[in-house]
Amino acid sequence: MSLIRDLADQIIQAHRSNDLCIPIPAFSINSPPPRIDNEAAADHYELAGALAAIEMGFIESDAKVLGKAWSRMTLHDGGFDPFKWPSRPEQFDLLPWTRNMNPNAFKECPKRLGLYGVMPDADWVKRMVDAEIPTVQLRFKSEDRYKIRRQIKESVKAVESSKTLLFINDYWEEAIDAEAYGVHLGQEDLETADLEKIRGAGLRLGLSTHGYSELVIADRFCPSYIAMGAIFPTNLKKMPTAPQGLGRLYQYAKLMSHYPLVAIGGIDQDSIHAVSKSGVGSVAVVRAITQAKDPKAAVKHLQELMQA
Ligand SMILES: Cc1ncc(COP(=O)(O)OP(=O)(O)O)c(N)n1
Ligand SMILES: Cc1nc(C(=O)O)sc1CCOP(=O)(O)O
Ligand SMILES: [Mg+2]
Repeated sequence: MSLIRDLADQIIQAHRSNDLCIPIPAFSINSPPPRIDNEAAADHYELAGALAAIEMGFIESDAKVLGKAWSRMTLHDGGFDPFKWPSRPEQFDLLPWTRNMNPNAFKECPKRLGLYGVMPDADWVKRMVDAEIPTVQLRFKSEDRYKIRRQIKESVKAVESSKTLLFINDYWEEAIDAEAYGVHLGQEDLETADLEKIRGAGLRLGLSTHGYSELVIADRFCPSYIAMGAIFPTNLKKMPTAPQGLGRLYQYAKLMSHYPLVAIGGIDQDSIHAVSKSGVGSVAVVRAITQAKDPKAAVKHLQELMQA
């Protein structure tokens, strides 16, 4: 057996039972089998870490990031220990400075945003303010700019003179015009949004991530918070990657603990306590509130479970 195969097997064996493994995604023309690049790798540990990650069900881009982190951890520790797992920012090339020292950092938001309701329209935002939820997002999807502006204005008005913090999903220009507290963007929005404008206007920025490689990308933008999903299956939208599960969430939360963190995706009253225990300061939900018999009571109950 080759050395790399042996090291990879040791990593897989050591972490088999801690919920980091998920089934390997099915390969197709659009999603071809992963390539682990022998030539670019620094050493056996990088190759073994990447190979183990692929077999634990990580997508190719995450496996590459993990391989590098395994190599750096092993070099730094002066030896290979399969029972460890990379979880230090420098192993992942995260920014070496704190937000205070970073001129490009987005405006700070509370480390613990608490229960975070992601709501489909302004009427739901109003209901959340009435329920005294700490953080709410307007996730209104439309092509109609007039409707979008109206929904955002109504939402901003709804949180006025309340303690609820309002983030606007997607429509950053309208959010700036309406002087919202912050915007939430997905990774694909980073290619088109004018981040300078959002930062210059003093709005907070939340960014979505779905694994190690997206966490590393998000860190480059020094956003106000980082959202990590989908933790569990959700039918609210088509997800490009499999649910991450609690094991991975716990590792992501450890690695990114210097950021305000939000967990999202399929979280309900049965799982919210375990999700909070990961160290994230906020848990975002849609259906756990919108499909509850009594949404206001659900907000209260979910907050109690987070703190229990
Ligand atoms: C708190 C939070 N996390 C993640 C998302 C997803 O945002 P995005 O990737 O932009 O996808 P859409 O919500 O636009 O479908 C979110 N909205 N909120
Ligand atoms: C809007 C959204 N974004 C996700 C992500 O992982 O980026 S998961 C998600 C839906 C969350 O809805 P529910 O709480 O009903 O599962
Ligand atoms: Mg979006």
